[in-house]
Amino acid sequence: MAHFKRRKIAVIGAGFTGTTTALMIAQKELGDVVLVDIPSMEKPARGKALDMLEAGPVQRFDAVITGTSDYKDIEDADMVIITAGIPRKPGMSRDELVETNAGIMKDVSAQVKKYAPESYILILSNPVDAMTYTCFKETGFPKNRVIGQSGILDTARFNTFVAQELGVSVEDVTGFVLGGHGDSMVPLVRYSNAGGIPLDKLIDEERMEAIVERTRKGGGEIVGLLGEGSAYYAPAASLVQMVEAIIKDKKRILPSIAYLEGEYGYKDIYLGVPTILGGNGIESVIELPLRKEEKDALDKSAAAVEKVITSLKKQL
Ligand SMILES: NC(=O)c1ccc[n+]([C@@H]2O[C@H](COP(=O)([O-])OP(=O)(O)OC[C@H]3O[C@@H](n4cnc5c(N)ncnc54)[C@H](O)[C@@H]3O)[C@@H](O)[C@H]2O)c1
Ligand SMILES: O=C(O)C[C@H](O)C(=O)O
Repeated sequence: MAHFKRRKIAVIGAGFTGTTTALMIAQKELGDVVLVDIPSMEKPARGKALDMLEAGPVQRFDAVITGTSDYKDIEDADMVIITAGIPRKPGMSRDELVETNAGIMKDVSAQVKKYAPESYILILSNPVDAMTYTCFKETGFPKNRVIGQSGILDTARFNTFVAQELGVSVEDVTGFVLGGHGDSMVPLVRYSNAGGIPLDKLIDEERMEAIVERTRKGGGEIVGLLGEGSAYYAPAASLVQMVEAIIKDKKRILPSIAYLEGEYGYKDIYLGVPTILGGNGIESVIELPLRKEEKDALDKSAAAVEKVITSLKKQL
């Protein structure tokens, strides 16, 4: 007889993005959440988990949220979200985090491999394209189960700025961003629209270029305003959209950081591309025809990611 159980979702890193993600998962009743941090942060992790749990009766959600530093507690998790790692400071690039965060990612990946070998992994830690590659190599999991998050966030920023520019609902704006999660990411205006109308019919070239540029530097804009740490509300919302697409087998067309084996002309690299996300994780990569200038921009972004991955390859 069938016995239905709630999903178990582990969130590694109980900092700003991890805790915000945990709360959004609980609010949407996508599963029970285990928040994991290092031993010296175990008590705050437990405290944050308990505080969130106590929001349940008010907001009327049923989800058990626990905090721990013991990886045994993630045993048999269905999904693992990795946010562990340091954020950048104003003036830094995400790539400057690579050394510290690659070490953390290797440790975390080994624990996930040991305790949750069947899980689907979503990676947020920066530089996220290279960190997703690191996790893929360290776990040895199939590529459909190791997925990075950047494109939903980058597209959300683009959509926000377009909606502001036009004075229309964000619900009607559908942007499209390809490439690595760095300043050379590729917002593709030609594949973006508002209410089905191509953006070049609604926004002049100069204003559009300003929106593209602001999108590329969107993470840095928030880092500069916060002074300490980086964005977490929109990143958490982006992760949760991916969790929901997979857990509910929605087969959504969403951008993911995916392992490429020839798609778009790239091999052995993780890069942001449009994908179908469903019950089997990344079910396929959607390849689109690109004009020369679009492909040139994507090549530049891929080369920036490749450089970071190459610097890591000897350690993997
Ligand atoms: N890909 C994206 O779109 C995106 C968006 C936002 C943030 N980020 C990145 O996500 C990471 C986390 O950001 P944040 O704002 O949550 O930072 P944060 O400092 O608030 O939290 C990070 C947490 O990770 C924990 N940690 C460190 N090593 C660990 C380990 N081995 N095991 C478990 N936990 C460990 C820390 O103790 C800390 O609590 C950063 O690298 C940031 O750049 C990426
Ligand atoms: O900008 C950062 O360092 C964090 C994150 O990648 C973001 O885009 O908000």
